[in-house]
Amino acid sequence: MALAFAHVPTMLAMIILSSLTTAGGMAVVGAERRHDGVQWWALGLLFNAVAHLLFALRGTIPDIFSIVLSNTLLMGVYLSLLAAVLQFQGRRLRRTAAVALPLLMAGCMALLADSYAARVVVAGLLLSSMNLWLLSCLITRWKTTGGRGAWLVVGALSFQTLVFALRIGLVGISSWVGAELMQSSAVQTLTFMSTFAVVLVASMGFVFMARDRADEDNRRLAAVDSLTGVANRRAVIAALDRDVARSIRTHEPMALMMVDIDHFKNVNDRYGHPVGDKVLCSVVEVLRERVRSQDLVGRYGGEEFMVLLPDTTAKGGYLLAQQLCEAVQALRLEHEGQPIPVTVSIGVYGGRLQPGDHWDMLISAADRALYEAKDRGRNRVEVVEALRRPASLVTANSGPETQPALF
Ligand SMILES: Nc1nc2c(ncn2[C@@H]2O[C@H](COP(=O)(O)OP(=O)(O)OP(=O)(O)O)[C@@H](O)[C@H]2O)c(=O)[nH]1
Repeated sequence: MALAFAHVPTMLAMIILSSLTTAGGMAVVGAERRHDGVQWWALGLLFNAVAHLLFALRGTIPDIFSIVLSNTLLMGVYLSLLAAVLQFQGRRLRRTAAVALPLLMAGCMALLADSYAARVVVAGLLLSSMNLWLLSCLITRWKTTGGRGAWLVVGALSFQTLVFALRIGLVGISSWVGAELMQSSAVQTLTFMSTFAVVLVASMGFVFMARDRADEDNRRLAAVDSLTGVANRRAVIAALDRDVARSIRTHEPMALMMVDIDHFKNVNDRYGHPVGDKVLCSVVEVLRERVRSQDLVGRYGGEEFMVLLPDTTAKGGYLLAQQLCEAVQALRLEHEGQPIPVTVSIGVYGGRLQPGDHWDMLISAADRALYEAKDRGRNRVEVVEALRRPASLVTANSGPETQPALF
């Protein structure tokens, strides 16, 4: 019984249509996020559609188009996909590769125009090498760019590499591979069906990669203060909540600092809001430079900042706050040759927490210390230490009992 294999022009039409529609969708998605490589990927799919259109026209147009140009465009497909992956990873494709590889493919195809079998081998080897290059780019950066999308891309490209290998291995058996492009055969059916599936699966994978990246960026942006780049109020309170729970669990002390710029309204009134913004950023720089990596600086609102200091006693928080006050005062900011004096007042709450202590109680306590610092003349630190007490005395709603620090 003769086996019926799929009709080659129909399969080519399916590839052309799927490439074009997927390219269109990705071009629209990529227009919003140009740095993720989606537009390069869409260009690759467009090349794929044109290459397969030229294949479909084999015999009706000159060989230079249906053999040489079509295979050169296939090389362009892989280079575009590579450029997409590299851009996604923050890298760029070398210009020499982008010029030399299509020229190499064009040269080989022109030389082998008379032998279909030789073209299957040479084009297969060149395109599988490109596939392996793409796979190695994805795999070697798996820690930073791996994920469910990358799995789909890797799976689809690996499968296609196997199909290329099979085609090369069976090229001598014309009943399996076909003696020419348009002849239906087992391998031809596998090749074009797999190309159809690979286009869809790998493109979907790359869209997932870009979408996961966008979600991650949005999550990060939602937690960052846009002016100063530190954690915003929501993020810093969430971190404080976690630190409080951890400190209660581990019995390690922690400290919280409320930092407020003194007479900041005068800075805005005198030099204008943009200069006020720069002052805010400079103060944040000082805070960020001087805290440890496990500490967190956040903007609580306006010109008020919070610094979370895990594993820190009230005394440790006090000493750091003193240094911060001095460092801010030492800032040499100026506007149009005029010095802008900047100082901060800091309230610190610190010590060992007890079950029942809550983040808002800590903020209130540090805030009280801050207003004490303001009352006592500004550019200074006031500290309140958590009072040690037996856990049995603490009720769920009690606030942190505090005492003014004596150091
Ligand atoms: N430039 C700028 N100003 C801000 C921003 N957020 C809040 N402010 C200003 O910060 C000022 C805070 O003023 P006040 O609350 O009176 O406090 P202050 O002048 O620093 O006085 P003390 O805190 O008592 O020393 C206001 O003028 C706000 O408009 C911001 O993002 N940029």
